[in-house]
Amino acid sequence: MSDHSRTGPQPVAYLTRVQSFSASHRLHSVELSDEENKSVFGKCNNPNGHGHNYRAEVTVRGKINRATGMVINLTDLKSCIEEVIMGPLDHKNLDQDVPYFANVVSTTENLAVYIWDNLAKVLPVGELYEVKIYETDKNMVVYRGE
Ligand SMILES: Nc1nc2c(c(=O)[nH]1)N=C([C@H](O)[C@H](O)COP(=O)(O)OP(=O)(O)OP(=O)(O)O)CN2
Ligand SMILES: [Zn+2]
Repeated sequence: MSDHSRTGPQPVAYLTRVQSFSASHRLHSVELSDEENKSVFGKCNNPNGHGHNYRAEVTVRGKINRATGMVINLTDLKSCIEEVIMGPLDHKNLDQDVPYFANVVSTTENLAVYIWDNLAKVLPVGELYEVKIYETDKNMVVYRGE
C-alpha cells in the first residue's frame, strides 16, 4: 500500500477546469485556392463565417503539495484561463481578431494547439497535461503537446 503520509511519496493528481466560450470563424486556408477551399471545407468556408459555443477542458498534472493539498490553486488556474482563453477568444472572430489565426486555419485542432502553447507559458506550477476542446456537442479534440 502506498504511503502518502508526511514522509511518504507525494501523490500525483490531474486537476481539470472547464471553461465555455463563444467565437466565430471561417475555415479557409491561405495555402489552398478558392476552389480547393470550397471543396475541402464546404459550408464552413462560407465567407460570412459561423459561430460555436466552445467548451475547453484544461488538465494540469502535478504532485499534490503537502502543505497546500493542491496540484495548482484553482484561483491561479482560473486566472491563466482568463488570460489565455477568455480575453483573446471569447466573443471574438478567431480569424480576424486573433493574429495567430491570420495564416493558420481555425480548426479545433489548431485552436487546441494555440491554447496549449499559451497556457504552457503562463502556468505557475504543475505541468500542462491535456487541453480538450469541444467545438460542438459532437466534435472534440484532445491535445497533449505532442
Ligand atoms: N478536422 C476538423 N474538421 C472540421 C472542423 C474542425 O475543427 N476540424 N470544423 C468544422 C466546422 O468548423 C464546423 O464546426 C462543423 O460544424 P457542423 O458540421 O455543423 O458540426 P456538427 O458535426 O456538430 O453538426 P452536424 O449536426 O453533424 O451537422 C468542419 N470540419
Ligand atoms: Zn466551425
